[in-house]
Amino acid sequence: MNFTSLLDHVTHRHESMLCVGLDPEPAKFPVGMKGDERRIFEFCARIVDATKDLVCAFKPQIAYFAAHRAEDQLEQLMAYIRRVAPDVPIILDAKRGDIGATAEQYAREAFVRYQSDAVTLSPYMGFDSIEPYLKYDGKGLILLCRTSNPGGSDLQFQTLASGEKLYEEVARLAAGPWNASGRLGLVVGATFPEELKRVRELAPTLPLLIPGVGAQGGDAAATVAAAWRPDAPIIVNSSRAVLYASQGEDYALAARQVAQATREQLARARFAPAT
Ligand SMILES: O=C(O)c1cc(=O)[nH]c(=O)n1[C@@H]1O[C@H](COP(=O)(O)O)[C@@H](O)[C@H]1O
Repeated sequence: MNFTSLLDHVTHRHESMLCVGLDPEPAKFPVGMKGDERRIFEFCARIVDATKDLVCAFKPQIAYFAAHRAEDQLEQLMAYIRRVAPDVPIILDAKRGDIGATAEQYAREAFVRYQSDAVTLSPYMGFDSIEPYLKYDGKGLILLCRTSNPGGSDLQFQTLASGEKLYEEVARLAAGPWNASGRLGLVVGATFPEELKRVRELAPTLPLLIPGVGAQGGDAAATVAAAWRPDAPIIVNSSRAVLYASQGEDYALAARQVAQATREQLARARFAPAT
């Protein structure tokens, strides 16, 4: 099944807009596993077991594996998620962006080596830098638009000759001329609800990956009010707040409780009266 259909099905089946981000940092692992790079797979697998019925996606961040020479554990994890949660799409967070020939290798890495359903990409090298990923049928390409970090404003808020800001132009391109495939999505931070609203106007039906709730302080209710539409998926990511909810042996249960609470917060916001 392609990324869009998987996302649509699981969002409805699990009644969830929550994506759990898999950003394993051994220094933050619970007692007994702390600092042990060989247990990255095991840590993430327990989080997956504890949350797989609550999420609309999982998003492993590749740097957290590569930095520990643990790419083999990422491969193992991708296969594991596929086996225990076959209906949950996996977004590989890699934020790649390079010339076409190199992008072909990155696309192969994301879709052949890791078998992800979607990948995050930086669009700033232009359309020919994302084109190689489109050769893989059904896969989703999620482009950085208005990122969650404060420094995102340095470039993304620059005003172009057209009078629009750079992030608005990215949204417009992704919703229009770049999206003949219908497989593009956008990243917009939960930390910027006004811009989220603007991106939703410019890209009314695109899937939006929205990181920034939890550890970065983004507001779940404001996120849903700005971006949720019945025909437009939103994927609201939380990583650290879920993964490190407890540093005790109960970490998987604690992760489940935080995931459950965040999922419910998002769901409640859908039905809250507009303010
Ligand atoms: O593409 C992303 O996922 C991403 C984009 C962005 O603008 N901000 C952002 O935080 N992310 C990622 O989302 C995750 C956020 O993690 P927490 O802040 O721990 O919830 C990290 O894996 C980031 O790399």
